[in-house]
Amino acid sequence: MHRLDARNGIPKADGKPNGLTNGRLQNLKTSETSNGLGRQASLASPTGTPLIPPFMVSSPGKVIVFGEHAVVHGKMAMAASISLRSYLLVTTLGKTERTISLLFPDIGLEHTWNIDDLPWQKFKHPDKKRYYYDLVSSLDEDLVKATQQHTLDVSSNLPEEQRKVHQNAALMFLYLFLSLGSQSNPGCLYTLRSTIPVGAGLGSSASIGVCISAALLLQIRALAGPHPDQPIDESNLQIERINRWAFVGELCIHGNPSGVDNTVASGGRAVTFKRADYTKPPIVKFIRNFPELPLLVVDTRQPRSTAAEVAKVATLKKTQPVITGLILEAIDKVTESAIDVVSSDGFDATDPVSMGTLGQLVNVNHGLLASLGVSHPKLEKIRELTDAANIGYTKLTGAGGGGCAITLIKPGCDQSRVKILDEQLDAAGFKRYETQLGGDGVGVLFPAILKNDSEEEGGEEIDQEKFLNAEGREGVEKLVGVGLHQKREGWKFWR
Ligand SMILES: Nc1ncnc2c1ncn2[C@@H]1O[C@H](COP(=O)(O)OP(=O)(O)OP(=O)(O)O)[C@@H](O)[C@H]1O
Ligand SMILES: C[C@@](O)(CCO)CC(=O)[O-]
Repeated sequence: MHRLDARNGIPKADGKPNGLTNGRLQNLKTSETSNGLGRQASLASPTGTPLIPPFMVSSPGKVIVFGEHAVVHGKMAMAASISLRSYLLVTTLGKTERTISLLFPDIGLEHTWNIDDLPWQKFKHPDKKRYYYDLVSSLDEDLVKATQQHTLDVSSNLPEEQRKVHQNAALMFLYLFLSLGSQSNPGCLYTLRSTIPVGAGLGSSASIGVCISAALLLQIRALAGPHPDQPIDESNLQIERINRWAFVGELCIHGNPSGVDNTVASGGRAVTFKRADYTKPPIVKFIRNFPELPLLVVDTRQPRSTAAEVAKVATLKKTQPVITGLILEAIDKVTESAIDVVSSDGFDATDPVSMGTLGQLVNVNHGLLASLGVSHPKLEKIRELTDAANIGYTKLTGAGGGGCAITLIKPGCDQSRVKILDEQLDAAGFKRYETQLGGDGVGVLFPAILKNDSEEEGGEEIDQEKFLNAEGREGVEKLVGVGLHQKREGWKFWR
Protein backbone atom coordinates (compact mmCIF):
# COMPACT_ATOMS: atom_id res chain seq x y z
CA MET A 1 0.00 0.00 0.00
CA HIS A 2 1.23 3.47 -0.84
CA ARG A 3 1.80 6.01 1.84
CA LEU A 4 -0.58 8.73 0.80
CA ASP A 5 0.47 12.37 0.79
CA ALA A 6 -1.21 14.00 3.74
CA ARG A 7 -2.52 16.96 1.77
CA ASN A 8 -3.90 15.43 -1.38
CA GLY A 9 -3.60 11.68 -0.95
CA ILE A 10 -1.41 11.34 -4.05
CA PRO A 11 1.43 8.82 -3.78
CA LYS A 12 4.71 10.61 -4.21
CA ALA A 13 7.26 9.81 -6.90
CA ASP A 14 10.74 11.13 -6.20
CA GLY A 15 9.40 12.89 -3.17
CA LYS A 16 7.11 15.09 -5.26
CA PRO A 17 3.35 14.95 -5.51
CA ASN A 18 2.39 13.99 -9.05
CA GLY A 19 1.01 17.03 -10.76
CA LEU A 20 -0.83 18.35 -7.75
CA THR A 21 0.49 20.87 -5.27
CA ASN A 22 -1.82 21.89 -2.47
CA GLY A 23 -4.58 20.46 -4.60
CA ARG A 24 -3.75 22.88 -7.46
CA LEU A 25 -3.12 21.56 -10.95
CA GLN A 26 0.32 22.38 -12.30
CA ASN A 27 1.28 22.86 -15.98
CA LEU A 28 -2.29 23.31 -17.05
CA LYS A 29 -2.71 23.79 -20.74
CA THR A 30 -5.78 23.79 -22.90
CA SER A 31 -6.08 21.13 -25.56
CA GLU A 32 -8.73 19.53 -27.75
CA THR A 33 -8.99 15.96 -26.54
CA SER A 34 -9.61 13.14 -28.99
CA ASN A 35 -12.47 11.73 -26.96
CA GLY A 36 -14.90 14.46 -27.76
CA LEU A 37 -14.84 15.92 -24.28
CA GLY A 38 -14.16 19.21 -26.01
CA ARG A 39 -11.79 21.89 -24.82
CA GLN A 40 -10.40 20.67 -21.56
CA ALA A 41 -7.57 21.46 -19.29
CA SER A 42 -4.97 18.71 -19.58
CA LEU A 43 -1.94 18.04 -17.47
CA ALA A 44 1.39 17.91 -19.29
CA SER A 45 3.76 15.14 -18.28
CA PRO A 46 7.52 15.82 -18.28
CA THR A 47 7.67 14.24 -21.78
CA GLY A 48 4.99 16.60 -23.06
CA THR A 49 2.35 13.86 -23.56
CA PRO A 50 -0.91 15.15 -22.13
CA LEU A 51 -2.10 13.25 -19.09
CA ILE A 52 -5.77 13.30 -18.30
CA PRO A 53 -6.48 15.75 -15.47
CA PRO A 54 -8.42 14.56 -12.42
CA PHE A 55 -12.01 13.93 -13.45
CA MET A 56 -15.16 12.45 -11.97
CA VAL A 57 -17.95 10.21 -13.14
CA SER A 58 -21.27 9.64 -11.42
CA SER A 59 -24.13 7.24 -11.82
CA PRO A 60 -27.48 6.77 -10.07
CA GLY A 61 -28.91 3.95 -8.02
CA LYS A 62 -32.17 2.43 -9.06
CA VAL A 63 -35.34 1.00 -7.73
CA ILE A 64 -37.19 -1.78 -9.41
CA VAL A 65 -40.74 -0.49 -9.35
CA PHE A 66 -42.22 -3.74 -10.69
CA GLY A 67 -40.93 -7.16 -11.76
CA GLU A 68 -37.76 -7.95 -9.75
CA HIS A 69 -36.83 -11.64 -9.72
CA ALA A 70 -39.30 -12.34 -12.56
CA VAL A 71 -36.90 -10.36 -14.77
CA VAL A 72 -34.16 -12.94 -14.11
CA HIS A 73 -36.52 -15.50 -15.68
CA GLY A 74 -37.13 -13.55 -18.88
CA LYS A 75 -40.13 -11.48 -17.75
CA MET A 76 -40.58 -7.72 -18.01
CA ALA A 77 -39.46 -5.34 -15.25
CA MET A 78 -40.03 -1.63 -14.75
CA ALA A 79 -37.15 0.21 -13.10
CA ALA A 80 -36.26 3.84 -12.53
CA SER A 81 -33.23 5.79 -11.40
CA ILE A 82 -33.23 7.54 -8.04
CA SER A 83 -31.49 10.66 -6.85
CA LEU A 84 -28.98 8.70 -4.69
CA ARG A 85 -25.72 8.30 -6.68
CA SER A 86 -22.11 7.04 -6.75
CA TYR A 87 -19.18 9.35 -7.51
CA LEU A 88 -15.77 8.19 -8.71
CA LEU A 89 -12.78 10.54 -8.75
CA VAL A 90 -10.00 9.48 -11.12
CA THR A 91 -6.55 10.92 -10.46
CA THR A 92 -3.90 10.03 -13.02
CA LEU A 93 -0.39 9.76 -11.62
CA GLY A 94 2.90 10.72 -13.23
CA LYS A 95 4.54 8.55 -15.89
CA THR A 96 6.96 6.93 -13.46
CA GLU A 97 4.23 5.79 -11.07
CA ARG A 98 3.40 2.15 -11.89
CA THR A 99 0.59 1.50 -9.45
CA ILE A 100 -3.17 1.65 -9.39
CA SER A 101 -4.95 2.22 -6.08
CA LEU A 102 -8.56 1.81 -5.01
CA LEU A 103 -9.86 3.95 -2.19
CA PHE A 104 -13.43 2.92 -1.50
CA PRO A 105 -14.09 4.36 1.99
CA ASP A 106 -17.80 3.42 2.05
CA ILE A 107 -16.72 -0.18 2.54
CA GLY A 108 -13.32 0.62 4.11
CA LEU A 109 -11.34 -0.73 1.15
CA GLU A 110 -7.86 0.52 0.25
CA HIS A 111 -5.69 -1.51 -2.06
CA THR A 112 -2.82 -0.94 -4.45
CA TRP A 113 -1.58 -3.14 -7.28
CA ASN A 114 1.58 -2.87 -9.27
CA ILE A 115 0.46 -2.53 -12.91
CA ASP A 116 3.38 -4.62 -14.18
CA ASP A 117 2.49 -7.55 -11.89
CA LEU A 118 -1.01 -7.98 -13.36
CA PRO A 119 -1.87 -10.88 -15.73
CA TRP A 120 -1.89 -8.85 -18.96
CA GLN A 121 -0.70 -11.75 -21.13
CA LYS A 122 -3.75 -13.82 -20.17
CA PHE A 123 -6.18 -11.00 -21.03
CA LYS A 124 -4.32 -10.19 -24.26
CA HIS A 125 -4.31 -13.73 -25.62
CA PRO A 126 -6.06 -13.70 -29.03
CA ASP A 127 -8.66 -16.26 -27.82
CA LYS A 128 -9.44 -14.14 -24.79
CA LYS A 129 -9.03 -10.53 -25.84
CA ARG A 130 -12.25 -8.53 -25.81
CA TYR A 131 -12.53 -5.00 -27.14
CA TYR A 132 -14.32 -2.00 -25.71
CA TYR A 133 -17.09 -2.31 -28.30
CA ASP A 134 -17.69 -6.07 -27.73
CA LEU A 135 -20.82 -7.49 -26.15
CA VAL A 136 -19.56 -9.69 -23.35
CA SER A 137 -22.39 -11.66 -21.79
CA SER A 138 -20.44 -14.06 -19.57
CA LEU A 139 -17.19 -14.10 -17.64
CA ASP A 140 -14.25 -16.15 -18.86
CA GLU A 141 -13.45 -18.63 -16.09
CA ASP A 142 -9.70 -18.61 -16.83
CA LEU A 143 -9.62 -14.84 -16.69
CA VAL A 144 -11.65 -14.80 -13.46
CA LYS A 145 -9.13 -17.23 -11.91
CA ALA A 146 -6.19 -15.15 -13.14
CA THR A 147 -7.82 -12.00 -11.69
CA GLN A 148 -8.66 -13.70 -8.40
CA GLN A 149 -4.93 -14.48 -7.92
CA HIS A 150 -4.58 -10.72 -7.48
CA THR A 151 -7.63 -10.15 -5.27
CA LEU A 152 -6.86 -12.92 -2.76
CA ASP A 153 -4.62 -10.66 -0.70
CA VAL A 154 -7.16 -7.82 -0.68
CA SER A 155 -8.08 -7.22 2.99
CA SER A 156 -7.00 -10.80 3.75
CA ASN A 157 -6.71 -9.91 7.47
CA LEU A 158 -10.41 -8.98 7.76
CA PRO A 159 -13.28 -11.28 8.80
CA GLU A 160 -14.79 -13.35 5.98
CA GLU A 161 -17.93 -11.23 5.53
CA GLN A 162 -16.10 -7.94 5.13
CA ARG A 163 -13.33 -9.50 3.08
CA LYS A 164 -15.94 -10.80 0.61
CA VAL A 165 -17.39 -7.31 0.16
CA HIS A 166 -13.88 -5.94 -0.49
CA GLN A 167 -12.82 -8.75 -2.77
CA ASN A 168 -16.03 -8.49 -4.81
CA ALA A 169 -15.45 -4.79 -5.44
CA ALA A 170 -11.76 -5.44 -6.19
CA LEU A 171 -12.62 -8.29 -8.59
CA MET A 172 -15.11 -6.11 -10.43
CA PHE A 173 -12.60 -3.30 -10.78
CA LEU A 174 -9.64 -5.48 -11.76
CA TYR A 175 -11.53 -7.60 -14.31
CA LEU A 176 -12.71 -4.41 -16.02
CA PHE A 177 -9.29 -2.77 -15.75
CA LEU A 178 -7.56 -5.79 -17.30
CA SER A 179 -10.23 -6.13 -20.01
CA LEU A 180 -10.27 -2.49 -21.05
CA GLY A 181 -6.82 -1.23 -20.08
CA SER A 182 -3.30 -2.21 -21.06
CA GLN A 183 0.06 -2.48 -19.40
CA SER A 184 0.91 0.96 -20.74
CA ASN A 185 -1.87 2.50 -18.65
CA PRO A 186 -0.53 5.26 -16.40
CA GLY A 187 -0.62 4.83 -12.64
CA CYS A 188 -3.88 6.03 -11.18
CA LEU A 189 -5.97 6.53 -8.06
CA TYR A 190 -9.63 5.58 -8.11
CA THR A 191 -11.53 7.13 -5.20
CA LEU A 192 -15.18 6.21 -4.85
CA ARG A 193 -17.94 7.52 -2.63
CA SER A 194 -21.59 6.73 -2.89
CA THR A 195 -24.79 8.06 -1.35
CA ILE A 196 -26.48 4.74 -2.15
CA PRO A 197 -26.61 2.29 0.77
CA VAL A 198 -24.56 -0.82 -0.02
CA GLY A 199 -26.29 -4.15 -0.48
CA ALA A 200 -29.76 -2.67 0.09
CA GLY A 201 -31.41 -3.45 -3.25
CA LEU A 202 -30.83 0.02 -4.67
CA GLY A 203 -28.32 -1.09 -7.29
CA SER A 204 -25.17 0.14 -5.56
CA SER A 205 -22.98 -2.47 -7.25
CA ALA A 206 -24.37 -1.61 -10.69
CA SER A 207 -23.89 2.08 -10.03
CA ILE A 208 -20.23 1.63 -9.09
CA GLY A 209 -19.83 -0.73 -12.08
CA VAL A 210 -21.12 2.02 -14.36
CA CYS A 211 -18.73 4.54 -12.80
CA ILE A 212 -15.74 2.21 -13.20
CA SER A 213 -16.68 1.23 -16.74
CA ALA A 214 -17.23 4.87 -17.80
CA ALA A 215 -13.98 5.99 -16.16
CA LEU A 216 -11.90 3.26 -17.83
CA LEU A 217 -13.52 3.86 -21.23
CA LEU A 218 -12.81 7.59 -20.88
CA GLN A 219 -9.21 6.83 -19.93
CA ILE A 220 -8.67 4.72 -23.06
CA ARG A 221 -10.51 7.43 -25.04
CA ALA A 222 -13.22 5.08 -26.26
CA LEU A 223 -16.09 7.46 -25.54
CA ALA A 224 -17.36 10.51 -27.38
CA GLY A 225 -18.90 13.26 -25.33
CA PRO A 226 -21.05 13.88 -23.51
CA HIS A 227 -21.70 17.24 -25.11
CA PRO A 228 -24.90 19.26 -25.44
CA ASP A 229 -25.32 19.04 -29.24
CA GLN A 230 -24.62 15.29 -29.39
CA PRO A 231 -27.05 13.44 -31.69
CA ILE A 232 -29.28 11.10 -29.73
CA ASP A 233 -28.06 7.98 -31.59
CA GLU A 234 -24.44 8.78 -30.76
CA SER A 235 -25.34 9.47 -27.16
CA ASN A 236 -27.21 6.17 -26.91
CA LEU A 237 -24.20 4.33 -28.36
CA GLN A 238 -21.92 5.77 -25.65
CA ILE A 239 -24.38 4.78 -22.92
CA GLU A 240 -24.62 1.31 -24.42
CA ARG A 241 -20.82 0.96 -24.47
CA ILE A 242 -20.62 1.88 -20.78
CA ASN A 243 -23.58 -0.32 -19.94
CA ARG A 244 -22.12 -3.43 -21.61
CA TRP A 245 -18.99 -3.28 -19.47
CA ALA A 246 -20.94 -2.38 -16.35
CA PHE A 247 -22.86 -5.61 -16.93
CA VAL A 248 -19.53 -7.48 -16.94
CA GLY A 249 -18.83 -5.78 -13.60
CA GLU A 250 -22.20 -7.02 -12.30
CA LEU A 251 -21.29 -10.54 -13.44
CA CYS A 252 -18.23 -10.34 -11.17
CA ILE A 253 -20.42 -9.60 -8.13
CA HIS A 254 -23.70 -11.42 -8.82
CA GLY A 255 -24.11 -14.97 -10.02
CA ASN A 256 -26.74 -14.29 -12.64
CA PRO A 257 -27.73 -10.64 -13.04
CA SER A 258 -30.46 -9.69 -15.49
CA GLY A 259 -28.71 -6.42 -16.39
CA VAL A 260 -31.62 -4.21 -15.37
CA ASP A 261 -29.65 -2.44 -12.60
CA ASN A 262 -26.72 -1.44 -14.80
CA THR A 263 -29.09 -0.40 -17.60
CA VAL A 264 -30.85 2.11 -15.34
CA ALA A 265 -27.58 3.18 -13.72
CA SER A 266 -26.20 4.03 -17.19
CA GLY A 267 -29.24 5.44 -18.97
CA GLY A 268 -31.15 6.90 -15.99
CA ARG A 269 -34.87 7.80 -16.30
CA ALA A 270 -37.34 4.91 -16.24
CA VAL A 271 -37.27 1.84 -18.42
CA THR A 272 -38.99 -1.40 -19.17
CA PHE A 273 -36.48 -4.18 -19.39
CA LYS A 274 -36.65 -7.73 -20.68
CA ARG A 275 -33.91 -10.24 -21.36
CA ALA A 276 -35.24 -13.56 -22.60
CA ASP A 277 -32.03 -14.58 -24.37
CA TYR A 278 -28.80 -13.90 -22.49
CA THR A 279 -26.69 -14.15 -25.65
CA LYS A 280 -28.48 -11.07 -26.99
CA PRO A 281 -28.75 -7.55 -25.61
CA PRO A 282 -31.87 -7.00 -23.48
CA ILE A 283 -34.92 -5.24 -24.85
CA VAL A 284 -34.97 -1.88 -23.13
CA LYS A 285 -37.61 0.76 -23.69
CA PHE A 286 -37.61 4.17 -22.09
CA ILE A 287 -40.97 5.04 -20.61
CA ARG A 288 -41.97 8.38 -22.06
CA ASN A 289 -43.42 10.94 -19.66
CA PHE A 290 -42.69 8.79 -16.64
CA PRO A 291 -44.06 10.89 -13.77
CA GLU A 292 -41.50 12.36 -11.35
CA LEU A 293 -42.95 10.50 -8.43
CA PRO A 294 -41.83 11.24 -4.90
CA LEU A 295 -40.76 8.03 -3.29
CA LEU A 296 -40.05 6.98 0.25
CA VAL A 297 -37.27 4.40 0.41
CA VAL A 298 -36.84 2.62 3.72
CA ASP A 299 -33.75 0.52 4.36
CA THR A 300 -34.26 -2.39 6.76
CA ARG A 301 -30.47 -2.41 7.34
CA GLN A 302 -30.78 -6.15 7.10
CA PRO A 303 -27.80 -7.31 5.05
CA ARG A 304 -28.46 -9.88 2.36
CA SER A 305 -26.92 -11.02 -0.87
CA THR A 306 -28.64 -10.50 -4.21
CA ALA A 307 -27.00 -13.66 -5.52
CA ALA A 308 -28.43 -15.71 -2.60
CA GLU A 309 -31.98 -14.32 -3.07
CA VAL A 310 -31.84 -15.00 -6.81
CA ALA A 311 -30.63 -18.53 -6.08
CA LYS A 312 -33.56 -19.01 -3.63
CA VAL A 313 -36.07 -18.37 -6.42
CA ALA A 314 -34.15 -20.66 -8.79
CA THR A 315 -34.35 -23.44 -6.17
CA LEU A 316 -38.09 -22.90 -5.67
CA LYS A 317 -38.54 -23.05 -9.44
CA LYS A 318 -36.77 -26.41 -9.48
CA THR A 319 -38.82 -27.91 -6.66
CA GLN A 320 -42.16 -26.25 -7.58
CA PRO A 321 -41.87 -25.55 -11.30
CA VAL A 322 -45.57 -25.10 -12.08
CA ILE A 323 -46.48 -22.91 -9.10
CA THR A 324 -43.32 -20.80 -9.41
CA GLY A 325 -43.94 -20.45 -13.13
CA LEU A 326 -47.46 -19.15 -12.43
CA ILE A 327 -46.22 -16.66 -9.82
CA LEU A 328 -43.59 -15.34 -12.23
CA GLU A 329 -46.27 -15.14 -14.93
CA ALA A 330 -48.54 -13.18 -12.57
CA ILE A 331 -45.70 -10.74 -11.77
CA ASP A 332 -45.26 -10.25 -15.51
CA LYS A 333 -48.95 -9.36 -15.84
CA VAL A 334 -48.72 -6.92 -12.93
CA THR A 335 -45.77 -5.18 -14.62
CA GLU A 336 -47.57 -5.00 -17.98
CA SER A 337 -50.65 -3.54 -16.28
CA ALA A 338 -48.53 -0.96 -14.46
CA ILE A 339 -46.91 0.11 -17.73
CA ASP A 340 -50.36 0.51 -19.27
CA VAL A 341 -51.50 2.57 -16.28
CA VAL A 342 -48.56 5.04 -16.28
CA SER A 343 -48.54 5.30 -20.10
CA SER A 344 -52.27 5.93 -20.46
CA ASP A 345 -53.38 9.44 -21.44
CA GLY A 346 -55.59 9.76 -18.40
CA PHE A 347 -52.84 8.96 -15.87
CA ASP A 348 -52.27 11.81 -13.44
CA ALA A 349 -49.79 11.37 -10.60
CA THR A 350 -51.66 13.98 -8.56
CA ASP A 351 -55.00 12.18 -8.89
CA PRO A 352 -55.81 9.77 -6.02
CA VAL A 353 -57.76 7.47 -8.38
CA SER A 354 -54.85 7.10 -10.86
CA MET A 355 -52.39 6.53 -8.04
CA GLY A 356 -54.81 4.15 -6.35
CA THR A 357 -54.81 1.94 -9.46
CA LEU A 358 -51.02 1.96 -9.61
CA GLY A 359 -50.83 1.40 -5.84
CA GLN A 360 -53.04 -1.66 -6.03
CA LEU A 361 -50.50 -3.20 -8.42
CA VAL A 362 -47.66 -2.31 -6.00
CA ASN A 363 -49.45 -4.23 -3.26
CA VAL A 364 -50.10 -7.26 -5.48
CA ASN A 365 -46.48 -7.32 -6.63
CA HIS A 366 -45.27 -7.38 -3.03
CA GLY A 367 -47.57 -10.28 -2.18
CA LEU A 368 -46.27 -12.29 -5.12
CA LEU A 369 -42.65 -11.61 -4.13
CA ALA A 370 -43.42 -12.70 -0.57
CA SER A 371 -44.84 -15.94 -1.93
CA LEU A 372 -41.54 -16.53 -3.75
CA GLY A 373 -39.89 -16.39 -0.31
CA VAL A 374 -37.86 -13.21 -0.80
CA SER A 375 -39.52 -10.96 1.78
CA HIS A 376 -38.24 -10.61 5.35
CA PRO A 377 -39.92 -9.88 8.72
CA LYS A 378 -38.36 -6.39 8.67
CA LEU A 379 -39.82 -5.68 5.22
CA GLU A 380 -43.21 -6.87 6.50
CA LYS A 381 -42.83 -4.55 9.50
CA ILE A 382 -42.27 -1.57 7.18
CA ARG A 383 -45.38 -2.55 5.23
CA GLU A 384 -47.34 -2.80 8.44
CA LEU A 385 -46.25 0.68 9.58
CA THR A 386 -46.78 2.40 6.21
CA ASP A 387 -50.16 0.68 5.69
CA ALA A 388 -51.31 1.69 9.17
CA ALA A 389 -50.27 5.31 8.48
CA ASN A 390 -52.20 5.10 5.20
CA ILE A 391 -49.65 7.24 3.37
CA GLY A 392 -49.14 5.12 0.26
CA TYR A 393 -48.43 1.75 -1.32
CA THR A 394 -45.45 -0.32 -0.23
CA LYS A 395 -43.45 -3.19 -1.67
CA LEU A 396 -39.97 -4.61 -1.31
CA THR A 397 -37.60 -3.55 -4.06
CA GLY A 398 -34.59 -5.33 -5.56
CA ALA A 399 -33.57 -8.71 -4.34
CA GLY A 400 -35.43 -8.64 -0.98
CA GLY A 401 -34.44 -10.85 1.96
CA GLY A 402 -33.72 -7.54 3.72
CA GLY A 403 -32.61 -4.47 1.80
CA CYS A 404 -35.19 -1.80 1.05
CA ALA A 405 -38.91 -1.21 0.73
CA ILE A 406 -40.39 1.54 -1.43
CA THR A 407 -43.59 3.47 -0.77
CA LEU A 408 -45.35 5.34 -3.54
CA ILE A 409 -46.80 8.30 -1.69
CA LYS A 410 -50.54 8.97 -2.02
CA PRO A 411 -51.29 12.40 -3.48
CA GLY A 412 -52.13 14.93 -0.78
CA CYS A 413 -51.25 12.58 2.03
CA ASP A 414 -51.52 14.00 5.52
CA GLN A 415 -48.09 15.37 6.57
CA SER A 416 -48.79 14.86 10.26
CA ARG A 417 -49.16 11.13 9.57
CA VAL A 418 -45.88 11.16 7.67
CA LYS A 419 -44.19 12.74 10.67
CA ILE A 420 -45.51 10.08 13.03
CA LEU A 421 -44.51 7.35 10.59
CA ASP A 422 -40.98 8.81 10.31
CA GLU A 423 -40.64 8.57 14.08
CA GLN A 424 -41.89 4.99 14.10
CA LEU A 425 -39.49 3.98 11.34
CA ASP A 426 -36.58 5.63 13.15
CA ALA A 427 -37.54 3.96 16.42
CA ALA A 428 -37.60 0.56 14.69
CA GLY A 429 -34.01 1.16 13.51
CA PHE A 430 -34.82 1.63 9.83
CA LYS A 431 -33.19 4.27 7.65
CA ARG A 432 -35.34 6.54 5.50
CA TYR A 433 -34.46 8.19 2.20
CA GLU A 434 -36.77 10.67 0.53
CA THR A 435 -35.98 10.42 -3.16
CA GLN A 436 -37.43 11.11 -6.52
CA LEU A 437 -37.68 8.72 -9.43
CA GLY A 438 -36.40 9.27 -12.95
CA GLY A 439 -33.22 11.43 -12.91
CA ASP A 440 -30.13 11.45 -15.17
CA GLY A 441 -27.96 8.42 -15.85
CA VAL A 442 -24.15 8.36 -16.06
CA GLY A 443 -22.47 11.77 -16.03
CA VAL A 444 -18.97 13.20 -16.30
CA LEU A 445 -17.24 16.13 -14.61
CA PHE A 446 -14.15 16.73 -16.72
CA PRO A 447 -11.94 18.16 -15.31
CA ALA A 448 -12.97 17.79 -11.67
CA ILE A 449 -13.70 21.48 -11.13
CA LEU A 450 -16.98 22.93 -9.90
CA LYS A 451 -18.20 26.47 -9.38
CA ASN A 452 -19.40 25.83 -5.79
CA ASP A 453 -19.44 29.54 -4.83
CA SER A 454 -15.67 29.20 -4.69
CA GLU A 455 -13.18 32.03 -4.34
CA GLU A 456 -10.70 29.92 -6.37
CA GLU A 457 -10.10 31.25 -9.87
CA GLY A 458 -12.03 29.13 -12.41
CA GLY A 459 -13.87 27.22 -9.68
CA GLU A 460 -13.17 24.70 -6.95
CA GLU A 461 -10.92 21.80 -7.82
CA ILE A 462 -12.18 18.56 -6.35
CA ASP A 463 -9.06 16.78 -5.18
CA GLN A 464 -8.87 13.52 -3.35
CA GLU A 465 -8.46 15.10 0.05
CA LYS A 466 -11.60 17.25 -0.28
CA PHE A 467 -13.54 14.33 -1.65
CA LEU A 468 -12.48 12.00 1.15
CA ASN A 469 -13.09 14.64 3.79
CA ALA A 470 -16.68 15.38 2.74
CA GLU A 471 -18.77 14.29 5.71
CA GLY A 472 -21.25 11.51 5.09
CA ARG A 473 -23.81 11.39 2.31
CA GLU A 474 -24.80 15.03 2.89
CA GLY A 475 -21.18 16.16 2.59
CA VAL A 476 -20.70 14.30 -0.70
CA GLU A 477 -23.98 15.73 -2.08
CA LYS A 478 -22.91 19.21 -1.01
CA LEU A 479 -19.43 18.96 -2.55
CA VAL A 480 -20.12 17.23 -5.87
CA GLY A 481 -23.75 16.03 -5.82
CA VAL A 482 -25.93 15.81 -8.91
CA GLY A 483 -29.01 14.28 -7.29
CA LEU A 484 -32.30 15.80 -8.39
CA HIS A 485 -32.01 18.67 -5.97
CA GLN A 486 -28.42 19.45 -6.88
CA LYS A 487 -28.29 20.07 -10.65
CA ARG A 488 -24.82 21.49 -11.07
CA GLU A 489 -23.03 23.32 -13.82
CA GLY A 490 -20.00 21.35 -14.97
CA TRP A 491 -21.53 17.89 -14.85
CA LYS A 492 -22.50 16.60 -18.31
CA PHE A 493 -24.75 13.69 -19.22
CA TRP A 494 -25.35 11.60 -22.29
CA ARG A 495 -29.01 12.38 -22.96
N1 LIG B 1 -20.12 2.29 -2.34
C1 LIG B 1 -19.47 1.17 -2.61
N2 LIG B 1 -18.14 1.11 -2.48
C2 LIG B 1 -17.49 -0.02 -2.77
N3 LIG B 1 -18.05 -1.17 -3.19
C3 LIG B 1 -19.38 -1.18 -3.32
C4 LIG B 1 -20.16 -0.01 -3.06
N4 LIG B 1 -21.44 -0.32 -3.31
C5 LIG B 1 -21.47 -1.63 -3.70
N5 LIG B 1 -20.24 -2.14 -3.70
C6 LIG B 1 -19.87 -3.52 -4.06
O1 LIG B 1 -21.09 -4.15 -4.47
C7 LIG B 1 -21.47 -5.18 -3.56
C8 LIG B 1 -22.97 -5.02 -3.24
O2 LIG B 1 -23.68 -5.72 -4.16
P1 LIG B 1 -25.16 -6.23 -3.84
O3 LIG B 1 -25.76 -6.69 -5.09
O4 LIG B 1 -25.16 -7.15 -2.69
O5 LIG B 1 -25.88 -4.93 -3.38
P2 LIG B 1 -26.66 -3.89 -4.23
O6 LIG B 1 -26.02 -3.72 -5.57
O7 LIG B 1 -26.76 -2.70 -3.38
O8 LIG B 1 -28.09 -4.57 -4.32
P3 LIG B 1 -29.03 -4.96 -5.57
O9 LIG B 1 -28.15 -5.59 -6.61
O10 LIG B 1 -30.02 -5.91 -5.00
O11 LIG B 1 -29.66 -3.68 -5.99
C9 LIG B 1 -20.66 -4.92 -2.30
O12 LIG B 1 -20.39 -6.14 -1.65
C10 LIG B 1 -19.38 -4.29 -2.85
O13 LIG B 1 -18.47 -5.27 -3.28
C1 LIG C 1 -33.49 -9.62 -7.91
C2 LIG C 1 -33.13 -8.87 -9.19
O1 LIG C 1 -34.20 -9.03 -10.11
C3 LIG C 1 -33.00 -7.39 -8.93
C4 LIG C 1 -31.85 -6.97 -8.07
O2 LIG C 1 -31.86 -5.55 -7.93
C5 LIG C 1 -31.86 -9.47 -9.74
C6 LIG C 1 -31.54 -8.98 -11.15
O3 LIG C 1 -32.41 -8.51 -11.88
O4 LIG C 1 -30.34 -9.13 -11.52
